[in-house]
Parts: sequence; structure tokens; C-alpha cells
Amino acid sequence: MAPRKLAAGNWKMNGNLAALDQIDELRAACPAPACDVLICPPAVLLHPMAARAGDMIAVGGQDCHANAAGAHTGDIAAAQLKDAGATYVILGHSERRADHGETDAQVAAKAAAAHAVGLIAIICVGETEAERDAGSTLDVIGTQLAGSIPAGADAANTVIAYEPVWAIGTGRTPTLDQIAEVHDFMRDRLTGHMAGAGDCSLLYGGSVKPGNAAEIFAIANVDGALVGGASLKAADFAGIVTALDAAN
Ligand SMILES: O=C[C@H](O)COP(=O)(O)O
Repeated sequence: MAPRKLAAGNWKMNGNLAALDQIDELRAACPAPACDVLICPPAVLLHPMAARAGDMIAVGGQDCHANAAGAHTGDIAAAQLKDAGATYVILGHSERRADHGETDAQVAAKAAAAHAVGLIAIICVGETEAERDAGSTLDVIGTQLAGSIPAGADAANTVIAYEPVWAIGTGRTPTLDQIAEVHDFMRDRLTGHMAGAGDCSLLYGGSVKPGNAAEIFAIANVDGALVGGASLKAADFAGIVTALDAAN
């Protein structure tokens, strides 16, 4: 087994029922992608999107609760995501870490809950600009990986996304060497944290566009992307899917 190539779109808190037309456009633009294609819409759109997406496009949640069920107003259980048609869930996105104070331990507990119902957890890590400027990027990533990956994680049930916080939605990206350094480090660090670490998909996220996707996908140990803004337009996301299909 080799790492699966994955183009993952995160719609964040964007979109409505009318926006599901983008799914039809994406299917038309990429009728037979070789890579896996995933869209993670707001939770209210999961079920209708799954019904529209067919077999070519997987759908996923953007968060789940660590508990299986119960009195947690406003939260969503992993089993409910699965029931709505999800096969993946994004966990520990920096926006959730910042907006909701999520810790590495909470991310690990959520990932364990996702695994328990058969969802693939996309666990996000990434440094702030201040941390990069301080030269502590790899320390931060190492700490987040060690704390956010639960026991039982393996290459089949877990994807890791490296998203520098300062590159998200800013149009700024790290240099190709900086991305390579972090991805090589993550591949190395995963050994010991999960079974089959060499086969775990490692995504880069942060201002990925059709224009820079090919050079990012050419980097060793970059197995795909977690895409925010460019996933909202089918034509842009299709360009990224096409670039991933063309990558070695
Ligand atoms: O989850 C996606 C990332 O936060 C990247 O967002 P962006 O592509 O808009 O920079």
C-alpha cells in the first residue's frame, strides 16, 4: 500500500443548498479522477451533498464530539456524521483550535471517536507565524502530532494535514523547501505513533490554488491537499484535482 492521493475540500462555514450545484460541476469537470476527492461541507449540507455526490466524491464532517451520544447541545457525534453519509471528518483544524480552544488531547479523543465508527480522521497540525519566526515550527508540529493522534491510529483510518496557520486564507504559502522540511519531519515522526506510518497520507493546506498545486504536489511526502477557499468553486477545485492526478 502507498499513501492514498487525496484532494480534500473544506467549505468551512460557507455554502447553502444552492451551492450543491458545484458538486454537479465538479463531477462534470473530473468524471474519473485517479485520486480520492472529498468535500467537507457544513454539517447541514452533509446529507444532501452525499446524495448528490455519487461514488466519485466522498463527503466528510468538519468536527465531531468525543462522546458517542448525549447531552451536548450543538455538537455532532461521529456516528451521526456517518449516518448522514460522511466517510471522513476533519479534526483539530486551527480554526477550531483557535475559536474553541481545542487541545491536542481533545483532538485525539475526537479522532478515537471517529475511528470507533469507521470514519477516517483528518488530523490537522500547523504552526503560527510567530512560532515559525521563533524557529519552533518542527517542535510545534512534533508536539501536536504526539498529542493529537490516538492509540489505534493507522494509515487506513488517519490522514495528517499540515496547515501553517499563517498560510490559511492569506494567499501566502511556505516555500517549497519549507513544505518539504515539515512533510519529511512528519513522515519520520509518525513512525512510532501509528502503524503503517509510511503509507499514511500527508496533506498540505494553506492557500492551495490551481496555479500552485502542481509544484506543491511534486514535493516528496506531499500526498494531496486540504483546500479551503479554492474548494468553493468547482472549476478551481477541479484544477487542483487534475494537478494531483498528474503528480507522480
Ligand atoms: O482547511 C483548509 C485550510 O484551512 C486552507 O484554507 P485556504 O485554502 O482557504 O487557505
